[in-house]
Amino acid sequence: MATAASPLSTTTLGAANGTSLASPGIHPPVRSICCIGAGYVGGPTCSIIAARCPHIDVTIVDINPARIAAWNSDPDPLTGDLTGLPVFEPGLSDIVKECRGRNLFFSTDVDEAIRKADLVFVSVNTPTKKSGVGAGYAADLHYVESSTRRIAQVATSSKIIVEKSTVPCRTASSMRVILESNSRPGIHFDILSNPEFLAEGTAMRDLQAPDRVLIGSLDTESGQCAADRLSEVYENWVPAERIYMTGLWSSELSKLAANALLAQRISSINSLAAICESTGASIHEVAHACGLDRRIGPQFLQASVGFGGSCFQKDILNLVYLSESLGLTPVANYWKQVIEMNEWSKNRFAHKVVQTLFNTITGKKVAVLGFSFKDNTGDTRESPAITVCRFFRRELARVSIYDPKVPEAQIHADLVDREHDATGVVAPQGTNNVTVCSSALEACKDAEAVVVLSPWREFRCENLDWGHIYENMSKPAFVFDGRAMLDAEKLKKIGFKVHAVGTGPEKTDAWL
Ligand SMILES: NC(=O)C1=CN([C@@H]2O[C@H](COP(=O)(O)OP(=O)(O)OC[C@H]3O[C@@H](n4cnc5c(N)ncnc54)[C@H](O)[C@@H]3O)[C@@H](O)[C@H]2O)C=CC1
Ligand SMILES: O=C(O)[C@H]1O[C@H](OP(=O)(O)OP(=O)(O)OC[C@H]2O[C@@H](n3ccc(=O)[nH]c3=O)[C@H](O)[C@@H]2O)[C@H](O)[C@@H](O)[C@@H]1O
Repeated sequence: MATAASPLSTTTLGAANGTSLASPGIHPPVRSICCIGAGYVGGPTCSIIAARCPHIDVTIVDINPARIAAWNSDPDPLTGDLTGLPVFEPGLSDIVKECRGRNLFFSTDVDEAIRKADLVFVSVNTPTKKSGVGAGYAADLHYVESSTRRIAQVATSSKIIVEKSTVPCRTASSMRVILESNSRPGIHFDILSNPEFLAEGTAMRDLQAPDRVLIGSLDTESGQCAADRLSEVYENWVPAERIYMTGLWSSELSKLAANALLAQRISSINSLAAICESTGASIHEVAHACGLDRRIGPQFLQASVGFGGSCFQKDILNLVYLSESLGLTPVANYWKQVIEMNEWSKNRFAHKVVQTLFNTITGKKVAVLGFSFKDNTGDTRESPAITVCRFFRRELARVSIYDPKVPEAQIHADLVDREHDATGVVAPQGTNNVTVCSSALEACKDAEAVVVLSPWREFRCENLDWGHIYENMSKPAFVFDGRAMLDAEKLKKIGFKVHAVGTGPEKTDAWL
């Protein structure tokens, strides 16, 4: 196991003050867990823990009462499904239904849940800073800090504190200082890093059978005891050989590194997709040919309009900031390029639509299928659809959007124009020329072009009546496949003119 230089993240404070405290360094087996943050990570992760560990009480808390109310919402009276949960994830509703009220609880009583817990996950948001030092790059850690302060203030017994949020390298040492300066005397905390690697849309599968569980701790007796206790929780369903123990800082950095490496593959394949489009090579064939090499492997080589999601960009920016702070400018520039390529890919795709529609989409109806950042999620954070639809709006197109899971209000919120008044206040200016539809057929009716932006299965040629769509569109009818997922030959036979990311002129130029 890697060792950190000093016991920065173990804290035992003063003499006991009369409260019942465990001996410093000795943590009892975990019987009660508190998870601070009932979001995309906290909710699914701790629901699985509750399901796989019926002997452990799990309470997920949040300062957002609406979110907690949604986690506690009643089942649909007709289907019995928990359709009101704030996170859509295939399989999540069944797990919550099984455990809620048994050993899984959702609450706004943060203090009580912290007090009861042997182990506290900190699973709050860590967005990119919007202002101040490091704005646009560094992680905004104020949610992590306020959670840590809360733990320090209310804890009456020793605890294991687990960083579940994705954080910059060495955040655990800041948490230690906060805990040390604010908690009651005699209380002992160990801080662990246990980053989450789930992907949205497959979260339940990823959590039930993870490639690995990473636990970072200090190489001290109490740090290792804490890591063993957390490992025991996972060992209820994860094979021990998949649990990898490291030092704290390696664990924190590995999370940023894993996301950076995954995003780098997508930017790499998208850069090659652009070459394919100009040469006649096919990105499907190139990706397959490269992926057959076991050293490269086939995953994460799906060309696309660009990657989205709440984490890839944020975590790479974080890595860029860390590199700059360490004076490693060439390293910072290297990783920055992954994001720049992604921005370029999204813009290249949007430009291609306008160019192909005879250099103007002013007043034209453009149908957008898919608004979430990927399939099987209703999450739109950093979705490429936001960039592309905003581009279409600036070109004065009429944009009609259908997504199976994203609520209408969310689409408007993501596309709303904002104007700064004289005092700098940002005011929403509406989303005229954006229509949100309840089916793909409705969105495509009378459109000049259909633009596929997230890879929902229901858009595939075998699942959607593309013949019907064609009949009801203006002619020539164009399809722009931003996910390289449709059967272009089939669509061309119907009569569509097709542009797919990464497909070259030999395959599509018949109609140009
Ligand atoms: N979304 C994803 O797929 C993944 C996210 N992560 C990381 O996990 C962390 C959480 O991400 P998400 O769950 O997506 O965020 P989220 O925004 O969905 O949820 C965070 C929740 O924390 C709550 N919160 C903030 N401060 C709080 C406080 N002081 N007390 C109680 N609740 C508080 C917020 O109200 C919010 O509901 C981030 O660091 C993210 O980078 C890691 C892996 C996957
Ligand atoms: O830290 C996180 O938040 C998570 O980020 C990603 O998960 P996620 O963003 O949920 O989804 P991905 O499947 O990674 O997809 C991200 C984006 O890349 C796109 N993508 C993915 C794969 C691919 O080959 N091509 C491609 O364009 C997706 O459509 C999506 O827009 C990582 O895959 C998770 O391991 C990580 O835990």
